[in-house]
Amino acid sequence: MTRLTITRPDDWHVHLRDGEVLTNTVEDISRYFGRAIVMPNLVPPVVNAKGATEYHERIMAANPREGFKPLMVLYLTDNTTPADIAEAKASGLVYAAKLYPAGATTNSSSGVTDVNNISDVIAAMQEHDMPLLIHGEVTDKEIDIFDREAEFIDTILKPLVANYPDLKVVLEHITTKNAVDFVKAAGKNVGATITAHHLLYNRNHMLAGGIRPHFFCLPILKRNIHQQALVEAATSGNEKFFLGTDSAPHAKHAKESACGCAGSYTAHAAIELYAEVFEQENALDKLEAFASLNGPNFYRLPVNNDTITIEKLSWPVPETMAFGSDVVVPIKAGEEMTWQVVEG
Ligand SMILES: NC(=O)N[C@@H](CC(=O)O)C(=O)O
Ligand SMILES: [Zn+2]
Ligand SMILES: [Zn+2]
Repeated sequence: MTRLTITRPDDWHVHLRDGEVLTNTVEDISRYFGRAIVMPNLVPPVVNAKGATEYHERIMAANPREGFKPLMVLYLTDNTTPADIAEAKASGLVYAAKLYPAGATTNSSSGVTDVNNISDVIAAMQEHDMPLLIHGEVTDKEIDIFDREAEFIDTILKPLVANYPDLKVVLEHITTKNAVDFVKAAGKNVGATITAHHLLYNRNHMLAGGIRPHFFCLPILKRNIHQQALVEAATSGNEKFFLGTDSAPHAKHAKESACGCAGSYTAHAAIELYAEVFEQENALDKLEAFASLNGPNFYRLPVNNDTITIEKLSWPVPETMAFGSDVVVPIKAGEEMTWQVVEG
């Protein structure tokens, strides 16, 4: 297959950041995505309807493609109240709330220190049918960084899902076979996003023969048996798994540093990167389910009513891309992409 038309895809997990870089991130993400779940881990974070409404305005002012719709997300803290959830829902702009265990990832210091602190908030989310999006890693310094997702599933997620059987839960950017197995076995109310970089790479790509900081993201790339489990889940057509790029730009100097930031930039070539994986697996016929249908079905939103077309055409990824007055190094910098979006 060298040409494929699919329903317009959506990105169910992206970081657009804020300020001058919005011009760049919004241009890339709105190029052909219909909607995007916009992560709220700004400094300070988006903690209520007012913050979400103002951030939405700044994104729209950054000139997205006409028709692009940012879906806003609330950042849960120990101080979030059930009233915050009700107000966010009523705004019509907020589609989910995000649980960052405090200290788990970039800009998560205001996150939740113990899920038991927000049980009334989670109950309110269940009542309002607002999905809970989860960065699923424990923060215990004693736990090996490669085990933090599996440990989170066993010690925090399993009891949480059991206590709130009607709560919609998205385990974000899954990285392990443990996560795939957990999500498959859970009820219809539990889904997961999968990034392109966790499908394309494993920890050898990041660490063998030299350390490659642009592959460093959280949860960290795992060994290849986990990568294989993710590839199987994404390309299976299973409706619980859907596209979330977790495109998370940091300026070049912040990544290429003695203490580099976590996050990889993929918004410049998102569907093109996924297409490479699906092609390798002989599963291009499943790309539309993963990229365009499963996400809206999970969120109970209509699928987009137009299409995009991709074609087998190579194009070079630049070494760096503009990021406000700085630059970002995109995934596959200096390499050739093999698929191109030709319509949409
Ligand atoms: N994925 C990452 O490594 N980083 C994200 C935060 C996140 O999604 O955990 C970021 O905001 O930079
Ligand atoms: Zn995360
Ligand atoms: Zn993220």
